[in-house]
Amino acid sequence: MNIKIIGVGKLKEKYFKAGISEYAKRLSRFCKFEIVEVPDEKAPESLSQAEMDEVMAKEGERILAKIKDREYVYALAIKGKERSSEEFAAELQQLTTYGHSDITFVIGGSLGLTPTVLKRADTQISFGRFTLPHQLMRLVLTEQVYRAFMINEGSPYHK
Ligand SMILES: C[S@@+](CC[C@H](N)C(=O)[O-])C[C@H]1O[C@@H](n2cnc3c(N)ncnc32)[C@H](O)[C@@H]1O
Repeated sequence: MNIKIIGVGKLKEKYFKAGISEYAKRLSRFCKFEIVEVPDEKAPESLSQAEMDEVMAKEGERILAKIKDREYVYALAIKGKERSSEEFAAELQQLTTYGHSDITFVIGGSLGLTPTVLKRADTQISFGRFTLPHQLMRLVLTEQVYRAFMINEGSPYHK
């Protein structure tokens, strides 16, 4: 299975990088895991709604350029559908059973995801109603993907 996370902007903080690389290392026995970063647009505080839409649209084009037709896409969205870790694990298992070997997760930039990206997504997944910083979201998602593999393996990692 190929798991890809598409994120907007470069991950800067060392502590996020360290956490992600730990889970990426653990994931390597289950899948080919990669994080693809697309450049972010400058988004100063004072943008109008139209300017914010433009920022998200530009980032969205870059995101869509990294997605192939065969990829099954999860868009991370606060208003998406919540799952438990067990439900998410079962879903990944089922996707594999139905022949999806390329699973892609898309995390928006500081302003979120543009509608064209949400439309391309096969499903939207929410990690609850809290707004998480997009860089932290990468770490949380990577751990949950790892947890899903551990659940499917029946490992005591997931209690
Ligand atoms: C800082 S948030 C963007 C906030 C923006 N107001 C929105 O509603 O999307 C950056 C990205 O992180 C992801 N994200 C943040 N919190 C999330 C959550 N609770 N569930 C799912 N995705 C989340 C989404 O992909 C979002 O586009």
